[in-house]
Amino acid sequence: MYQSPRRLCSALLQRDASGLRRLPTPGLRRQSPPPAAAPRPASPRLLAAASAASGAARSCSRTVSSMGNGTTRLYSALAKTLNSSAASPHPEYLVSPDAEHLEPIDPKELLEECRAVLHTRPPRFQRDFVDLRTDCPSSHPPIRVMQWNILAQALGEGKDNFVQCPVEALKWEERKCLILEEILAYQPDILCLQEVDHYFDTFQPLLSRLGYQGTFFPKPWSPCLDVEHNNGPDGCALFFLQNRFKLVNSANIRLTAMTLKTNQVAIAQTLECKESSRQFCIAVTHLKARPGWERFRSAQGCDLLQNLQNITHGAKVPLIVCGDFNAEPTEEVYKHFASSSLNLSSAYKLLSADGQSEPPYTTWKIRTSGECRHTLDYIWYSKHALRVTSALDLLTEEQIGPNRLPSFNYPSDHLSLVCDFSFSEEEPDGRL
Ligand SMILES: NC(=O)C1=CN([C@@H]2O[C@H](COP(=O)(O)OP(=O)(O)OC[C@H]3O[C@@H](n4cnc5c(N)ncnc54)[C@H](OP(=O)(O)O)[C@@H]3O)[C@@H](O)[C@H]2O)C=CC1
Ligand SMILES: [Mg+2]
Repeated sequence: MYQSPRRLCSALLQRDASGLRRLPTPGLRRQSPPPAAAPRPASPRLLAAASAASGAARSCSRTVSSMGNGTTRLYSALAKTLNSSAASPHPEYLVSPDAEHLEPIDPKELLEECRAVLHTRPPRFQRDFVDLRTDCPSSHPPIRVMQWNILAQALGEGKDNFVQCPVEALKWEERKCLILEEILAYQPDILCLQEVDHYFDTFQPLLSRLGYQGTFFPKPWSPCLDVEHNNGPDGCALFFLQNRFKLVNSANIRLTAMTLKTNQVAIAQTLECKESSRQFCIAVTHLKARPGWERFRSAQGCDLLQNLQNITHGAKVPLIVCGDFNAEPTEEVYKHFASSSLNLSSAYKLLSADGQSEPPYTTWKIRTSGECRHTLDYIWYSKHALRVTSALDLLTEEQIGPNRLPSFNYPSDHLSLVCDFSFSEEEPDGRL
């Protein structure tokens, strides 16, 4: 089974001009493209095997793709089957039966395959972890959480109108390798994704072979289904490393707004750390997009908070909430989260000089309507029970470049957010 690699040791800590210590990310930068005469790399064995291994699910997706309007009904039915409004201990339908029968993958081997596929692309961007520790290190390894709207393939190619992004940069066979490379570079213990429309044929088979247990909750009326040659609906996905956590409880939540069911979803799971036996709740969501829907998002946020109140027994269980909230920090839904009795704080504020400001952007793209630079993605955490020990810095404007995102270097219009968490206090019995 794949073991989570050791984090960089404190000897590697560096201080930059801002006074924050930066940890260079592990040596996973893509090599410069080989000269034209270089032999072609070996064919991507693991990547190909992943697609083949998910045969049943994939053929389901294919059937769905060719079904036109019927697709929405089929997936809506599926979503309803998986939907529950409160926590329910039914993990049996969260794990694909395939997962247990697949051989583990060496992450280095998969990374090499991704690099081989990507050898004609420019090198990936360098991002460093900022050390945010204020006290002695915990005796347990931190919990690394990645939040990322990976951009649904059908939306990127069919609806998003990224007018400065060449269509070749969006080719799935390469873009999926850029996404995998990003995940393999930061090696999260928990991965919270939005706009996943290649769960069954790509992420579930590959990530399960890397040791993750995954859950997918599609949007009931995914806009992907309106795109020709779509790969099924997009939705939220949550993965955690099975060698670090045990699933205690899982809830797929279809969000409501003023009691009406909406098209937005969340997944909330209670996990138990195998090292410390400490439990915590992790949730992922993707709220309604676009201007004019601020009150709707606010209502969805209230519904999510209410569900999380129940799941955490009124904040007794520490909580981490990851999401594309589609809301700037000035919006009501942000304020609800910041002032909730769940006692949440937004982790990326810690990267600002005063610790009080969100980053200037988490998404940056150019549509027909013009440039869209916004802060919409957040990692919220229980500030009484958890502390953030490091966070991955964001890409600079220079790295993002004049054509913004997505690009040949970066696969999504949203940046990934990555944080390391530790429990802040010892439990009465001495456990951390
Ligand atoms: N068949 C039926 O009966 C019904 C179908 N539908 C379908 O659902 C869709 C709406 O779904 P809903 O979940 O509310 O969608 P949202 O408004 O939340 O947006 C869907 C996606 O569009 C992206 N997006 C945001 N802004 C723009 C923009 N300006 N241009 C293009 N894309 C953008 C969002 O990405 P990001 O989060 O990254 O910003 C998001 O992933 C409709 O398009 C319709 O196809 C809906 C109801 C009924
Ligand atoms: Mg989007």
